[in-house]
Amino acid sequence: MATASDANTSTNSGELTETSSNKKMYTLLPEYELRFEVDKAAGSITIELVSGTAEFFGSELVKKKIYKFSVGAKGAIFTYEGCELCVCGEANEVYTANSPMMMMYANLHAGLDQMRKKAEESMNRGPRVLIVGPTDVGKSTLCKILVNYAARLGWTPILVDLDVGQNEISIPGTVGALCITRPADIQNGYDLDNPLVFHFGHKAPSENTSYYNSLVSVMAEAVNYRSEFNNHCNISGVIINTCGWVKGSGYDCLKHAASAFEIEILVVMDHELLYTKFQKDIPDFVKIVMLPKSGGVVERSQNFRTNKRYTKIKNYFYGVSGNLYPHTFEVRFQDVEIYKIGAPKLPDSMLPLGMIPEDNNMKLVPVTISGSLEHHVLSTSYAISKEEVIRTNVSGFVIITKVDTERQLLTLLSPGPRPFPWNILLLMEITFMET
Ligand SMILES: Nc1ncnc2c1ncn2[C@@H]1O[C@H](COP(=O)(O)OP(=O)(O)OP(=O)(O)O)[C@@H](O)[C@H]1O
Repeated sequence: MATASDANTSTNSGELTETSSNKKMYTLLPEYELRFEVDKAAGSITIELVSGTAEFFGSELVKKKIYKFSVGAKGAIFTYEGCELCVCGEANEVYTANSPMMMMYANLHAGLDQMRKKAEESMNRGPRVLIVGPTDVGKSTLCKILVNYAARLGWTPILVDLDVGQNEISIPGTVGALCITRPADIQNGYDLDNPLVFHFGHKAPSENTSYYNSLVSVMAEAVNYRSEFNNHCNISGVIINTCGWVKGSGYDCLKHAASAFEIEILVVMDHELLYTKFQKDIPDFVKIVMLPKSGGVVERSQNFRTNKRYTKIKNYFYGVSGNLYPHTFEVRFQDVEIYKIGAPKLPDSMLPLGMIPEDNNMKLVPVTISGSLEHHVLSTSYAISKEEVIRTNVSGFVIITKVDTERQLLTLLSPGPRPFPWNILLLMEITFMET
């Protein structure tokens, strides 16, 4: 939450004029932002740019266009030059505040822009940036600002999201990459044409760090491959978002990501200890930048995160504005193979004397179909054989809505109609039940 000192509600920061009980005009001075949180009781709000220029995390607002922000939305409209905004509806928090952090983010972008220009001249690779920090410090927001600014200048950076809990590219339980060709839509987010998505299956990397690290390596190879074949992507660089798990093995996962993607810039957000540790542990050619978090970044409760995950899955099947119509059909048990990745380790006491226990974390384990699978999310793998599964990306997701053991039939909720062409399915420890 913003501190009282930077929450200059309508005094220095700009004027607030109430035109009616639920319509308010805000006049923002340069380098100020209008922050808002839309809670359940309040319903949605709309924001219109009446005059001046403004942006939502790097995406420019079009004048006179009405932007709707639904329940759960948290964000800020920032202006470099000053602007007038009209807000309709009752959000539980709307206030204006100075946002010096935005100038730091803009400086970082300017530095990356220079690196891209140099890379273009020398026919080299553009900057690869890893953004790390604890939860709720604005990592995803900074990624969005950086890729949006880059896209506004005509670059096409690759955004990689390694955050399996709150993934911006695909549903929870995955890691994804997306080539950004235009700034994110203010209401609908990134243009999700052709993302590259890998199945992880859990909402926290701690559930299986060996598998998580191997996926990060596979993703880095895929990004290298894409960069090799697309010079503009290569020059535009890569922006990598990470999970907020920074302690113990979480820190090792971040180090692994830094080395797998061969980063040049590490941005540590709001964590001095992490910054100091990385200074010791990261090679000298990596430039480390420490950035404080913006006063506007909102702390999100576990409940809010669970709801956000639910909404992400719902949006996948039904669309952000409810414009998609998924299909429901039956599939025979015998036509699909369901696997999960990772098996529990056998206790040493169960092994013959002197035998070293195997690392089962990368093992593909066949799953017996039973009623307990109902409501589980499954990834549909492009893999043709079992051996390829771990290194292969997924085509999409389905949900098991019913298991009929007598008739040996699964009922699936699927974005596509029958026939169901996928036979290798990967089980997520994530469920979805329509409410
Ligand atoms: N300047 C701002 N004003 C208002 N809200 C903001 C601002 N910056 C970020 N937020 C909001 O704060 C929340 C947390 O930000 P963000 O998701 O970027 O953090 P994070 O570090 O990536 O979190 P996590 O690692 O836990 O996923 C988001 O809902 C985001 O929209």
